[in-house]
Amino acid sequence: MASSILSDCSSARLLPLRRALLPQRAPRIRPCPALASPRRLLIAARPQLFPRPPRMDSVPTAAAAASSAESATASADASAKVIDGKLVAKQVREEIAVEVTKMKDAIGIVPGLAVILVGSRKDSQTYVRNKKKACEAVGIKSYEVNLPEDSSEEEVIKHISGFNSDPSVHGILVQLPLPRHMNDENILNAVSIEKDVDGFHPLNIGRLAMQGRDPFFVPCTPKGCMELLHRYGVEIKGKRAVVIGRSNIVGMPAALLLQKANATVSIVHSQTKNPEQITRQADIVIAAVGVANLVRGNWIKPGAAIIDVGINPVDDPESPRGYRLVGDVCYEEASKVAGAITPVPGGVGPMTIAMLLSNTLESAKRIHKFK
Ligand SMILES: Nc1nc(=O)c2c([nH]1)NC[C@@H]1CN(c3ccc(C(=O)N[C@@H](CCC(=O)O)C(=O)O)cc3)C=[N+]21
Repeated sequence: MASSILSDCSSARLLPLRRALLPQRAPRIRPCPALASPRRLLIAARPQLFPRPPRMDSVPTAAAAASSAESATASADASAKVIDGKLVAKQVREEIAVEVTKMKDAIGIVPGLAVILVGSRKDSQTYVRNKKKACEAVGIKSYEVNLPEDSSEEEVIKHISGFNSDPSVHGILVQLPLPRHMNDENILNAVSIEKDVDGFHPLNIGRLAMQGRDPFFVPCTPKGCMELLHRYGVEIKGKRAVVIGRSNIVGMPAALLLQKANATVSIVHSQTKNPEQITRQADIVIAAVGVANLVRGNWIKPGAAIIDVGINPVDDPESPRGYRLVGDVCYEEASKVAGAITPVPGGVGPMTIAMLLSNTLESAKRIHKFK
């Protein structure tokens, strides 16, 4: 079911988090136009994961993005480059398919991903189905376990242990959110860190946070954000980055990755004073709070690169599903100021699944010492 969050950025009906993030006395707000204007698409960079080839000319460099956005402030119809996650994800999947075939031909091993779903949330079922389809399309074998909502933690852990010791499984994913009666930590701790393709095990997160250590896996969504920045030639070193949101699965690891890539990072959260002022200093913004259209055009530094992780359903009687998806960033406003921006849908979402496939392949290669 779609939530009733309004998509109009100027909405007076603020959610608690949004209220907390907004200044006490809100400035005069212009409405964020509800309908997205046609987006200028861009041919994305060539595949870079295996290994990274040189940049293509069609991809904006940070400087080009910045200068195009500076002129955007002068001319009304100029707009940010669209960072096309759907296109990049397709390229990544194609690269993975090639690697999977190579591995199978060379050593007879097919990467395997096990997905555990507890309960029957419609959205989770859709995500799991999409993951399965994505696996099939690149030649990764998928294993699925569906457990009833009222299963015990022990039952879930029993299945995790089975996959931990199953040599045909190289990645294990426990679909989140888990039912309320379960403790996420107990369950995620049970996943072998060598198969933790979500990168949610505390040891993987801990290694991500430490200098000179590397996690086995980087969480898929933040990894997808970084991949988009890299493929679009956005320079990170020495830049100011702001991450909005501090969740374990996106905000926090995204901030750690940006810092590892030598950005100076601030995290804006529900208790931050003047979030828009802090965000306006950023050359790179990753928004991951789950509040529709929170980030307005006046939060953004001209020329900044904006990665919008939010996928928020808003009621839309005109859409076939009765709702449509909008990001945490008011696209219509932001795209007039930013140098580059991801759309929703078609931005970070498809990259998350592509990175899951990438992590699964990486795991199989590591376990079988295949280069
Ligand atoms: N253990 C675990 N790992 C996850 O990675 C995980 C999870 N649990 N629980 C749920 C979230 C959510 N998530 C998404 C993946 C793809 C899209 C995606 O492809 N979205 C499309 C939109 C699809 C549509 O139109 O509905 C897009 O943004 O273009 C979105 C969300 C992974 N998650």
